[in-house]
Amino acid sequence: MFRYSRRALALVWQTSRALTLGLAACTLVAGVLPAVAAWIGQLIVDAVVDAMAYHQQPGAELTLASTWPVLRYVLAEAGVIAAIALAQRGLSAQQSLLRALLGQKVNVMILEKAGSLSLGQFEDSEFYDKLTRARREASTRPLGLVNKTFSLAQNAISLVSFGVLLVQFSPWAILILAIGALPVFVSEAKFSGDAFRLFRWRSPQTRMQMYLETVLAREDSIKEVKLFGLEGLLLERYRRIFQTLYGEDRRLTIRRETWGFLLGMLGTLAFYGAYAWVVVETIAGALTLGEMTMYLMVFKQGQSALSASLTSISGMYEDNLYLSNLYEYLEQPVAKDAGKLTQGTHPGDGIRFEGVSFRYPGAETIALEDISLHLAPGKSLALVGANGSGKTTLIKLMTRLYEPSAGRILLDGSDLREWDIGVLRRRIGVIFQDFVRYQLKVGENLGAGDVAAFDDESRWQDAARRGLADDFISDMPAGYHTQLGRWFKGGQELSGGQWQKIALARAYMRQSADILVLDEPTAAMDAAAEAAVFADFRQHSHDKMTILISHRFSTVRAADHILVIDGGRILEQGDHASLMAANGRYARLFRLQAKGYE
Ligand SMILES: Nc1ncnc2c1ncn2[C@@H]1O[C@H](COP(=O)(O)OP(=O)(O)OP(=O)(O)O)[C@@H](O)[C@H]1O
Repeated sequence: MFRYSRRALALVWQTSRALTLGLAACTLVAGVLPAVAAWIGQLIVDAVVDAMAYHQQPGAELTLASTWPVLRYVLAEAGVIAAIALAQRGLSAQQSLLRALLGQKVNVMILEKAGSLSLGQFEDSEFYDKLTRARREASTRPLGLVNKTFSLAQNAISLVSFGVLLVQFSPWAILILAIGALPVFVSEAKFSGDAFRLFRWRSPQTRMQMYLETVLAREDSIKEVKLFGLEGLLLERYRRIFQTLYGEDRRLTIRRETWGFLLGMLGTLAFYGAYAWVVVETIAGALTLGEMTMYLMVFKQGQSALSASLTSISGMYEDNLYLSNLYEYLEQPVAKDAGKLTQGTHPGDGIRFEGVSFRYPGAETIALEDISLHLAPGKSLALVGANGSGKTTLIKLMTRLYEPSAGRILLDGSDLREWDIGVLRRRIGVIFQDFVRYQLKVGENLGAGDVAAFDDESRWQDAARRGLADDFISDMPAGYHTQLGRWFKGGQELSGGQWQKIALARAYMRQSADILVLDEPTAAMDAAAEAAVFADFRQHSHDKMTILISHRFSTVRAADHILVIDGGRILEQGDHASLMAANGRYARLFRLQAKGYE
């Protein structure tokens, strides 16, 4: 139950010491004062009884002086009640401030961690799930746990202080009450633990449910869902998952509440036994009327403190669940980047793959096998191969998004692993097939290619010109400052080809890069645009290394070196003329495509 309370508390402490101390102080005050109020209640009743006896004497007059011994207690009780109200307001004010601060702190922690993770970790479904869950509830859960812990503490303080009052009556009464209340506490804790395990265990199903929600209600999928009429089918699957989960929930809830009721009755029984005892003792004259009033108040408030504690406990498991997930995510080990090189041992040597093989984490088949190649500055390389042959994987290795399982990749004579990752990445400009469509301004979509020039308008324009995007950008309502995408007000959606021009221009933003990688950069462009892109590309990349992936042989044929990949291995290589002369796979595919145009 309390596994994560300490950590949640530490988190709150780091977020704001003043607010945490304030919260603790208010909790203490709000915990102790109810007992003080009950005690003053006793003094009032006893003082009233005394005053009544006095006023029944002949000649006694009702004056302020004669009632003051009672009124001062009434005043004191009013003061205590006001202090309780103040403490409770203080609690809720500080909680709402802390909620905002803590939500922000946890979100920043989550996002900072996300920046230090590897691509492989993001592709691990369980891990990714942890990340999304951590993010979704970051603003409420940690404080929820702290609040419940504090509320439990407050009620515990109340119960202890009621105990202090009750001990004058009889220590046995306390023992009876404690023994009566214990079973329901234990059962509540046990079922909370069960619920915790149940929720953790079924997280894949919950994830599928969430995914279905996304598919059914997101603009980017709804188009296809509607046209294929998938709503019914997906909704049915969504319902089925719910039914299974609901069955388990129902069983647990019924067991939990039944036991809670039965064991709670035990507590109530003990409680009313002690209650009856107090009443009998008063009748027998062993207790004053004031004492009886106090004990009855203590019993009433003790009962509500007890049920509030049980509510806190039963709510705590969900918060614990959240925090266990959050900490597992935050404690995910991150590979330390040891590379320091800013220059290779053979500057100007270019890129070399030496016997590189790679298998995706958890995959059965190998994605690349024994790849060796050399690309010198000023040269262009084209990768050709069927879908899934490993072309994009090769790029991912070269950009160090993954590391080879065997063999090594060298840049200017030094292993990529020895390079400073920042320096290495600055040398590479890349657009992937699945480039990002940022829901930002057009200009910022270009600026993303070079952080140093993120806001530089003249650089945006240069890059747009080279990416053939300047024409349609200048036609947009606010030019380079037009918002893109549909998420924000006034956002403009682009066509597939226009987005691709934006992505290409983004790659051109990276002026310092001497390695340019284009993974199917023109697949969505019209033929004229594609021809223009490559004419420009050839003209401007004479001193750079360029790698091009394309299924169009008309663009591939101009490359200095062509690599035909099949099933992760190099099948053929050479320039266009030599591959045609060899009359192998390349020549066959080239002719096939050419024939389509005849
Ligand atoms: N993140 C990944 N995790 C596991 N396996 C992957 C991952 N990405 C790709 N693969 C597998 O690796 C192989 C090579 O994929 P890759 O994306 O490199 O192909 P490609 O040649 O670029 O294909 P395409 O022409 O369709 O873009 C495929 O069999 C694919 O299933």
